[in-house]
Amino acid sequence: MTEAKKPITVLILGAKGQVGQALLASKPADINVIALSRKALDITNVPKLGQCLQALTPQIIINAAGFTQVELAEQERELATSINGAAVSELARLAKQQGARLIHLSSDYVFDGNKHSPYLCTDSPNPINHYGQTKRQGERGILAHNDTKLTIVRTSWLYGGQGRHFVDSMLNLMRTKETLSVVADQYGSPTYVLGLANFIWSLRHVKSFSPIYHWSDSGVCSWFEFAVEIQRQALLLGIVKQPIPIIPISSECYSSIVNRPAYSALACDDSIEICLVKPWQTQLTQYLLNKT
Ligand SMILES: NC(=O)C1=CN([C@@H]2O[C@H](COP(=O)(O)OP(=O)(O)OC[C@H]3O[C@@H](n4cnc5c(N)ncnc54)[C@H](OP(=O)(O)O)[C@@H]3O)[C@@H](O)[C@H]2O)C=CC1
Ligand SMILES: Cc1cn([C@H]2C[C@H](O)[C@@H](COP(=O)(O)OP(=O)(O)O[C@H]3O[C@@H](C)C(=O)[C@@H](O)[C@H]3O)O2)c(=O)[nH]c1=O
Repeated sequence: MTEAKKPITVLILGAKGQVGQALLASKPADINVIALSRKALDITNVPKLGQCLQALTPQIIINAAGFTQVELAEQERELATSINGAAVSELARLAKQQGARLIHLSSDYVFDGNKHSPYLCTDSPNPINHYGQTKRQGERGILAHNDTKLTIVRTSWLYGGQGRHFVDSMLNLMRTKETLSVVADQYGSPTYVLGLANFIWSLRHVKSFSPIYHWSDSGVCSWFEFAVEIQRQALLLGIVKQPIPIIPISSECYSSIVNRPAYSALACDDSIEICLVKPWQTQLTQYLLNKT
């Protein structure tokens, strides 16, 4: 008689966020998930983090917790550093101590944006804003262990959750404003969070992690082009009733205290051997259809 395979226990940190919720919504059947929100476990509380890991003994930890408000990170610098940087180093140390696998989320904003072709996993990061610096600090905390059980998944321009993200912001503005101005000189790849979640779950089949994976939907656009496509699809689906003019502007004309990379598309060549990637326009349709 063959013994039934025991489900893998996966601990999700930051479970109430966009990525955490998408992971829960797409959980494969062979996984036993323990999902902890910030309220249940603040990852900067290192003693409690250690106790939790010891008590729960997960085989895989997914760190979806993060300080993600890019503008606010410039003001709340210490808090952003402690969540995205210091806590991640401690988490990596504790995961290693317990022999658990760790999948940590990072961002395209670790790059300076001076490239004109998609960033490779091996390209050198050089963040140009505080959020990006804290994300890089977290990456260093993981890479320092040089351990094939610990990995970083960099992604970009995420949307699709319940909280604050570009697609819903645009839809709200399209319903309430007469015109919209959107930056046309920053390029990257939009990523539907459910596609990312699918990729993350696929990593459980990978025997030995690469240090870094890149994951985004395929294709590159500017935020302006993204907004135009959001409006086009939303009108077709009846989500928005009236078109409004969308005006392309330069980054200097957009009121912000943050420098953002001019180009931050990610080369996902290794990842697409693990999971099927789809064009960003198709994924946007999927999201808008799921909303209706
Ligand atoms: N959004 C994007 O465009 C991108 C995101 N990423 C990365 O992906 C990860 C997830 O992002 P996303 O889901 O979009 O972000 P969200 O802001 O939607 O979710 C982050 C979650 O982390 C929680 N959190 C914050 N601080 C702590 C803490 N100290 N302890 C435990 N939990 C905490 C937040 O709780 P609360 O809301 O209560 O503060 C929130 O539930 C982050 O690491 C982010 O840097 C990478 C590239 C793009
Ligand atoms: C709302 C709005 C934004 N913008 C610009 C500002 C910015 O350059 C761009 C996107 O706006 P956001 O506020 O979504 O930008 P931002 O918060 O910088 O988005 C980033 O979040 C972090 C967490 C990441 O890791 C990144 O991958 C990226 O998704 O659009 C306009 O031009 N007009 C507008 O009306």
